[in-house]
Amino acid sequence: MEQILEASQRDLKAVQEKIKESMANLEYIDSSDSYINILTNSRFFEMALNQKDSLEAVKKKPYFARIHFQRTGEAEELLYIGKTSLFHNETLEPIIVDWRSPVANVYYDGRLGEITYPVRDEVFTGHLYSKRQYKIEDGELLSFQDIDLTTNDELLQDALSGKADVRLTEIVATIQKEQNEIIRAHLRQPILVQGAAGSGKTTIALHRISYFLYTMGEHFNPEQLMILAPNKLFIEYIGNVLPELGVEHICQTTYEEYVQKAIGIKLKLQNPNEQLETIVEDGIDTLPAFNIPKIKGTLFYRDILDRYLTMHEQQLAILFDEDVSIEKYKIIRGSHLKKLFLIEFSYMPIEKRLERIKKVIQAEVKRKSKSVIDTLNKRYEDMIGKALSGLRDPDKRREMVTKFIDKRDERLPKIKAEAKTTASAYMRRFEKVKTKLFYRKFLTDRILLSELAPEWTMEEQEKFLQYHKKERWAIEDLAALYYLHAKIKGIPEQWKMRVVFIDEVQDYSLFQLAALKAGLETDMFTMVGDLAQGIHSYRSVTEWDSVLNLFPRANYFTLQKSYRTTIEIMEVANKILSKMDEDLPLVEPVVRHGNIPTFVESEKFSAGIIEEIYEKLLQRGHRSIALICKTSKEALLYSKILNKSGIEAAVLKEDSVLGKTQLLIVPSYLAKGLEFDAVIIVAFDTPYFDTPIDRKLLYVSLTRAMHELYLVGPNMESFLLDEIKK
Ligand SMILES: Nc1ncnc2c1ncn2[C@@H]1O[C@H](COP(=O)(O)OP(=O)(O)OP(=O)(O)O)[C@@H](O)[C@H]1O
Repeated sequence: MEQILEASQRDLKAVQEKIKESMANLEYIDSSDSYINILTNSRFFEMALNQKDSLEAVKKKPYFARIHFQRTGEAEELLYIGKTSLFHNETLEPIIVDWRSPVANVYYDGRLGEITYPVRDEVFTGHLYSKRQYKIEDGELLSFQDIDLTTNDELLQDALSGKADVRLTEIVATIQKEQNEIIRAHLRQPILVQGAAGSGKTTIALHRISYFLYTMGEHFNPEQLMILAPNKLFIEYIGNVLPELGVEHICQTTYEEYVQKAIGIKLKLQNPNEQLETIVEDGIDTLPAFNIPKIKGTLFYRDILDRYLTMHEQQLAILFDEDVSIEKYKIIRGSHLKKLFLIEFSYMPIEKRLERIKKVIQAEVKRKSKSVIDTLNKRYEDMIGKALSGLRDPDKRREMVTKFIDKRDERLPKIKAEAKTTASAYMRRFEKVKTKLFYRKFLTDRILLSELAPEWTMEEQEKFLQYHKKERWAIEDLAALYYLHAKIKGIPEQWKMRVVFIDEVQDYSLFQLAALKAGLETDMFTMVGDLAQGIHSYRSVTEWDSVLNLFPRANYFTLQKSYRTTIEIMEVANKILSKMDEDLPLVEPVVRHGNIPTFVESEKFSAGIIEEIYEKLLQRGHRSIALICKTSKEALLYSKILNKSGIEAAVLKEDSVLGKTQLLIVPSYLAKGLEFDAVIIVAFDTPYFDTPIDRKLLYVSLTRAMHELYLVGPNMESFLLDEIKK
């Protein structure tokens, strides 16, 4: 590695010199050779630099495993597996193979003995003699061991018992068989993963991105790959894994941000968490039967908007009743254009069709106006000829000839001028719509609504109109806006992602997913989520069948093992899981024991009790510690009380920067996706009730803990528990 790094250092210098030279030449002679030189050399420079960077990055831990392997019909090989590949600079033999390469699959997938592995569409067979794992730190080999299955090995145990970096890390050395299957699942097919809390969904999604970009190679532009995260905090949380996995330049954003950028509309959105908090405070049972946020996420709502689009389309189609003519000469029949608009071009967004039709008219006008002019020219020539030969009286003859010439000279340039503007003049009747206004009209127009949604009772229609009287926007409107925009104007190329990864997909509504699929014109989605954590289910999906219907090509996977949480903590979380309506199987923790969760009885919130627990946890070496409460109001209140008592505590917000060692106070809904060494859950002012939302919020809170859990409240019922098994 050092040899190669040295060589690449030399290469870099040489290339830099070459670029300098070409730049110097550029000033004196205008030579295109110099341009080409600069371009080629900069490309080399970039490549050499990339290689240098990736080697530098792994220098202290070049590989983590080795397989002793023999492909059928070939010699035995010892292959070292690492985060990046390395080839001998002279023989070009592989020294280290990349974990994403096809043969590395053998390490993750196969037990010892006869094995098969796929390379593109071919299946190779071979014999795996041994798998060896290495523990290397800071360039020093600490230990190694031979293993069979990668499950429950020492390396995994080590990785899991380690202290949480506040952010997510890569797991290339310990990827499990069932996780590997998802990472490497067919790249040209969508996938949906239902995975238990802590089963590695987020981690796997990120590794799949890395695998995808590696396998697709240089033909795929990473900017066309988008990962949708639940909030900004989450993007920061996953921030350091992607570069570690060699992934750069992909689009990392939230659904809200993406939609607004893609359709070029900035909205002041109601915070979805505020919406959630209101529901939590009011209790789920108070939700009305005609629940507008939920309705706006259904495919039925999409169908209503489709009717609206058809209506708009028909109104435009009528305007094609007039033919395109120049003077009295017909250039194209309106009925032909109407057919193009409604049938032939129907695969395009409405306004794109109009642009195309304008081009069709322009081309036809260009072609036909020439023949109109030629015909007229000829006709005038004839008339002039006839006048010259037919009229005896020279005065009359002159008069007639002049008249024809004048007429011709006046009429033909006019036609030419008219031809230039015929298409635009004809198309002027088609006014462009503004997506937001178009949608707003639907939300507020009584007659329109009754025509488009006759399935709703008068009362429901009235509720709908009242709801929108004041202009306000919420996340559930984004699917509608995006969908309408896509169907009317199309999504601009820059935002037309070709591959989408969605984390926490249980928080999406069907229409949100359908709109994205329609706007991007692709079903290349990797979706991971957990119904048990569906805290937004008042407006999102509650089962996967409908998602699978929307993505009929999708492969469905489940992950049942949790890698985050100790057996003792998972036992408590499973109690809550078993109370849920979703009928999800209990989570199996990988074998890792820890302290039994502790219940501390206290009538009201006391800084003293929290401080005592916090100190204890710090002493036991935990670094990331969170105090989770149900709502943000409590979070604020408790942070004030704690700070007054001299405990450094901060409320986690969507724009918080993770990483400082202090007690983080986290409202339950924001804890989703995150993990901490230790968690203290409190329930005083708002205990958890036995309602669907509360069960999920509590389950999310419980499953954030990696090693230790404390429950502090007046009684166990506040946590929906009877007792903790000792
Ligand atoms: N194969 C593995 N080897 C080592 N650590 C792993 C492995 N799989 C998962 N983990 C660890 O388990 C923890 C949970 O992973 P992750 O956050 O990706 O799970 P998740 O399914 O997205 O959880 P949640 O649903 O709660 O958001 C992380 O710390 C991750 O590093």
